[in-house]
Amino acid sequence: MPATDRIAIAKLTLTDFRNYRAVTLVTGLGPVVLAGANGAGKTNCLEAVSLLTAGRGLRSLPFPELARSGGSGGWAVAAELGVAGEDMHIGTGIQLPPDGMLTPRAARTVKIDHALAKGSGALVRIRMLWLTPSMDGLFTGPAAERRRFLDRLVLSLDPGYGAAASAFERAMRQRNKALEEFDSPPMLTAIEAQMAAAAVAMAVARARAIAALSGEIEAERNRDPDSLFPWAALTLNGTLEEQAAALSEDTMRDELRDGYARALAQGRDRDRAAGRTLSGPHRSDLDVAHGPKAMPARMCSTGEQKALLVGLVLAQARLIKRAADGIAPLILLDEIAAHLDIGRREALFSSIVALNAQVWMTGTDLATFTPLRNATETQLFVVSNGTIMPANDAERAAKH
Ligand SMILES: Nc1ncnc2c1ncn2[C@@H]1O[C@H](COP(=O)(O)OP(=O)(O)OP(=O)(O)O)[C@@H](O)[C@H]1O
Repeated sequence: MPATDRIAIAKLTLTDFRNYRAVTLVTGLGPVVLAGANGAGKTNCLEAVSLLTAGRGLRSLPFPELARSGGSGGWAVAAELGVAGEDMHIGTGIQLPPDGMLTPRAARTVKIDHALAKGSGALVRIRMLWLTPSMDGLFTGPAAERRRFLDRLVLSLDPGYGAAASAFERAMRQRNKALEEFDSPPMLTAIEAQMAAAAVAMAVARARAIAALSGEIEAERNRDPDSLFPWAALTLNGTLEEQAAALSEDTMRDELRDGYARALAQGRDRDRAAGRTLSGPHRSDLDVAHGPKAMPARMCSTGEQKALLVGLVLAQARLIKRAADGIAPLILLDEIAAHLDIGRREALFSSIVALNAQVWMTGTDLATFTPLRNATETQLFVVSNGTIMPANDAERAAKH
């Protein structure tokens, strides 16, 4: 019987997926640990899990690249899941067509309960969050990466955000083109009005999401003042977002919209010279500060930055859980424990246990996860060169 309070995988089967020829993994409802040497296939397994939700998966690579080299050219990931108390079967993959040619943009097929779905969009209800080492430079890297993080965060809390962000992108592209190719003030005014409407919707959604996340972090800090995770202070660094955060009434949105439209009109010559639009939500940044002294996150140590990231993702998971009537999302944490000291690791593990979610974690050293092993429901697996074995079996085999 699947738990009613979370999304969890009960059984996962990989066929010709990356370095796996054919592997089946039977899991419980609680945390899953995959331990093994570098290159064993731990991230590949998380990547397979990430394909059970909408989108391109955690590495965002072209789907044909996921096929095992030396295999059939196709791949498949299948899973039995419990989604809020209901059983569900998901199958996804690509097959090599009879002519043997797959374009890099080949789409994957998705089947839900053995019926073909229209696309991976049908998997949005499998809510999933992930944190991978590629996000380690989030605080020190370019603002564009933090904006992507912010956009994913807002989208996970506000499904309508995607439409506003796409509308803004589209209108901005039109404006940039119009500025370059022809000088038609009435046309620019119309495009800028569209941009302004979308930009204000984005700024309001961003401001709300950040306020909710900050509130969640603060609530957690009040619950456990000694915890090493919740010490993040978030600020949106963008004119529109700052104004949106200060809005006391929805009617003031009109003012905000008119103000941005005016700024766009006034900035036409400047933007024409620059060849792009220089003000708007596509230029905003997310500032993160750490601890009681509000140290900018980019100045924090590697481990502190990692802990901050984990703290943000877990706070996001708690918010999503609350918004989804108490159903915890599935969480993937790749190489999570490596940079964390014992205190932070324990804080992470107790947050995970409290969240009551199925969290998949990877690491090179099984012993790192010993504290979790004693917690109920955690299942440990040893990954080795394209095989996955329950840790108990692997330990028994190693003794003989
Ligand atoms: N399409 C493919 N076919 C076969 N093997 C592949 C394919 N793609 C990747 N691999 C191999 O899979 C192996 C495992 O990669 P993965 O990223 O999962 O390792 P990992 O266990 O997470 O290691 P690390 O601890 O170093 O992060 C690598 O050796 C890689 O070369």
